[in-house]
Amino acid sequence: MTAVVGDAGGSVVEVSGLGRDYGSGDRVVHALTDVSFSVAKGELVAVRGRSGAGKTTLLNLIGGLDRPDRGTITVADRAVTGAGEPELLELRRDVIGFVFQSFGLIPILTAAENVSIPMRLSRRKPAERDERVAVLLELVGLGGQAAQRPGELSGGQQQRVAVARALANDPDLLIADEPTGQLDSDTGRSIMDLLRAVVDARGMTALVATHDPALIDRADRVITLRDGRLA
Ligand SMILES: Nc1ncnc2c1ncn2[C@@H]1O[C@H](COP(=O)(O)OP(=O)(O)OP(=O)(O)O)[C@@H](O)[C@H]1O
Repeated sequence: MTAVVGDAGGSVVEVSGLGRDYGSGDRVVHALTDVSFSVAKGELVAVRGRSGAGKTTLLNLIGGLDRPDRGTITVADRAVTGAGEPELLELRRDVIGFVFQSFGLIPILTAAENVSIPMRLSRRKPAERDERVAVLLELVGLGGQAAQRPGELSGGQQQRVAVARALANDPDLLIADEPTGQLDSDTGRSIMDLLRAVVDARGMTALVATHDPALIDRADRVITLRDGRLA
């Protein structure tokens, strides 16, 4: 079990004094410096910033995919900083859903099988899994595409499958890193509308990195990073 650190005052994400450096000596890159903020339950927060500003670094730290050099992170009352690998695994499986720019679907699996992966990892019963896969695919508008493989779907449809997969274990937090980066603007907008609808309908919390101004309109709040610092 991940350490539970108590009620963080209704916040799903608490970040304090976060720092991450890459390299060392003359070549050190301060990717993040003294970043502190919190995200309340039910909020959709956009993380904005130029290329290299530190957006991916920030999301990877919050999602437990990387470890900070300084500072603390709490997600859904669980201490991410200081957690061991088994706890981080559990966090990434049950507490956080991830959506990436490049979709990250497994090509040989059908849309339904891709969506069921997180539930297999958390050992949900097959009947329960199948039922939930159907509900999730319906939710993202792909009820009729369950048996298709990623190669047989458009980019927008693949990202919808990825959103369904991210929601499979009913996470507290959805982390999306440039989810529309590989999509044309109309398709990108429809994906952002989907994320907005999911947040509204399920009281979910989301952190979305983007430099697309159209997407920023859908956010409740915008956090801007400039050279690794909050602007
Ligand atoms: N593994 C790494 N090794 C060395 N430097 C890195 C590494 N990852 C990121 N950086 C550097 O850290 C800084 C922040 O990178 P990051 O990928 O977080 O930015 P970003 O805002 O997500 O950019 P983009 O919008 O291009 O994805 C950049 O200067 C980048 O070059």
